[in-house]
Order: sequence, then C-alpha cells, then structure tokens
Amino acid sequence: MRLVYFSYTSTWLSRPDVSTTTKWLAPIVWEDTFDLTVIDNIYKPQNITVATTFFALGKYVRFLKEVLESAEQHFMVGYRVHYYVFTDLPDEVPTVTLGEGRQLTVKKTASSNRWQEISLRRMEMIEKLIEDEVINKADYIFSLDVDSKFYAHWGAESLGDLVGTLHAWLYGTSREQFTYERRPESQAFIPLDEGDYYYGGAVIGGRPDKVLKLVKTCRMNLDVDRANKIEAVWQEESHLNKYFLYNKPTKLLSPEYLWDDRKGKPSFMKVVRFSQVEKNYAEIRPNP
Ligand SMILES: CC(=O)N[C@H]1[C@@H](OP(=O)(O)OP(=O)(O)OC[C@H]2O[C@@H](n3ccc(=O)[nH]c3=O)[C@H](O)[C@@H]2O)O[C@H](CO)[C@H](O)[C@@H]1O
Ligand SMILES: [Mn+2]
Repeated sequence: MRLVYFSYTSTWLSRPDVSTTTKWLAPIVWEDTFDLTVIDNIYKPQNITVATTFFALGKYVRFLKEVLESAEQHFMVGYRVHYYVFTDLPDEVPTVTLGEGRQLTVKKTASSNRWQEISLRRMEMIEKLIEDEVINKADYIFSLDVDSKFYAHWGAESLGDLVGTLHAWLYGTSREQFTYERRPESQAFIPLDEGDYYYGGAVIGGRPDKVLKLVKTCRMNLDVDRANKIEAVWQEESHLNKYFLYNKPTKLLSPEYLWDDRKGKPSFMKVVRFSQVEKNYAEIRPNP
C-alpha cells in the first residue's frame, strides 16, 4: 500500500543511485526525479520569459552557432526565451533561426587580453543587464558558458529562486578536494572543513532579483580582491562557491546540466543535457 501511494505522489524512489535533495532540502534535479507534465502545467500558464546570457568575446564567438542552434532544439522549448549575446564582434554573431516567442539581443562589449578577466567580468555585466532590463522584462535568468552544446531536454524543471549546478569534474569527490580558493587573503576563501558542493561557474540561474544579489556580491568581492592584488584560483567561480556557501541555492542542477564532452559517462548519467565542448585552449584563449 505504502509503495503504491509513493509512486502516485513522489518520484524519489526512482533514483536510489544518487542523492536527490541537499541537507537544506533543496531538490537536486536528475533524470527520473520529475514529472515534466506536472511541471509544465505549473509554468506554462504563467507565460514566463527566461533571459539567457552568453558571452562570446574574441575567438569564443565561434561557439555561438552551435550553442544557439542546439538551444533552439532543447532549451526551454515552448517558453519565451530572450538571449543576450555579449560580444566585441557583433558582425560575427551568426544568424540563427529562432522559434516563436524567442528573441536575441546583441550587446557590444569591450574584450580583454586575459581570459580570466573576460570570464570574471561577466558578473558585473550581468549585474548591469539585470538592473537595466531583465528585472522588468524576465521572470528567470540563466548565465551559461558559450563553449557548450545542448544535447537533450532542458526545461522548466530547472527553474527556481536561486539555482546552482554541480560541476562535472568535482561531482562525487570529497570536500577537501574541491578547488575552492584556499588563501584567506581572498574574499573567496573557504576553509578545508567547510563547503557543501563544488558548483560550476558555467551555469547560474534563478529569479532576476536573487541572481542580481549574487552577481553584485561576487562583483564587489572581486573588486576587493583586485584592490588587494589577489585573483581567486577559479576567478568568479571561486566567488560563486563562496556565495553559495552562505546563501544556499534553492535548487541544484545535477551534472546532467553541466557535463563535459571530454568526460566518460558513468552509469548515474542517464542523460547529458548540456556539455562543455572540446576546445584547444592555446589556440582559442588570448593568453595561457
Ligand atoms: C564548466 C565550468 O564551470 N567552467 C568554468 C571554468 O572554466 P572554463 O574552462 O569553462 O572557462 P572558459 O574558457 O569557458 O571561460 C568562461 C566563459 O568566458 C567567456 N570567454 C572566455 C574567454 C574568452 O577569450 N572569451 C570568452 O568569451 C565565454 O563565455 C566562456 O564560456 O572556470 C571559469 C572561471 O575561471 C568559469 O567560471 C567557467 O564557467
Ligand atoms: Mn567553458
């Protein structure tokens, strides 16, 4: 009787191989832990808009075509999506046919001669974007790495107030091995005996006001570090991990939402939804 009852109301029994909630009772989204029909019935009537940022500075502009085309096939299909593409090369933004209710805005942005700087400056650009536009126009926002491709469904099950994503390479390793910033001089410092998960900088999401607080805090801490002439080991990703330690995400996306093409697929990975594509670091980045 009991099992029958559970199968009606919950999906938690379907994934005994992975943890599906955090210690603070935020869901961790895995294949077979949600019923998309139920979820779409919640969000579709709300006619929500999902803002989505991609930064494509310098040679990273070449990743836009594949990530946007695959997003049109798999990302928030059936929902309003507003892509914001930040680039120093607006003429090289490819023309991608967008589905109904989907639009793309190009934002011309100055580049930098250091990839670390390009990556971390996303925080202040997203801060400004949310304040200027997104806060009044969109219901949710995602910031996604551009050197990526969608391979399978990514839908409304990913929505939440504040959404963090488990990093493919650090998933399942112990806390001491997490590549947090370990120097106390940095604002991103996390001691060895603290930390819940290692979150990837490539996928951040949530309600615009919640993400605004996150990017603003990280930007301010990056500014303090800069004034103190220290750069965290993984730039804004380190500051993101610090932020999530004290401001817990309300939903976690499993590594299905942030895989890596170079990585073999363990049995717990029933589906790869979004993955980092292979790149020649020496060729594509402005500096080593
Ligand atoms: C999977 C994952 O979590 N990746 C994170 C990781 O390394 P990654 O190796 O994924 O960093 P990356 O080279 O992809 O850079 C991050 C992002 O910055 C942009 N970009 C970078 C360089 C450039 O010349 N032009 C350009 O546009 C682009 O949007 C790219 O996707 O650490 C970075 C910070 O150090 C970021 O936190 C990344 O999100
Ligand atoms: Mn990347």
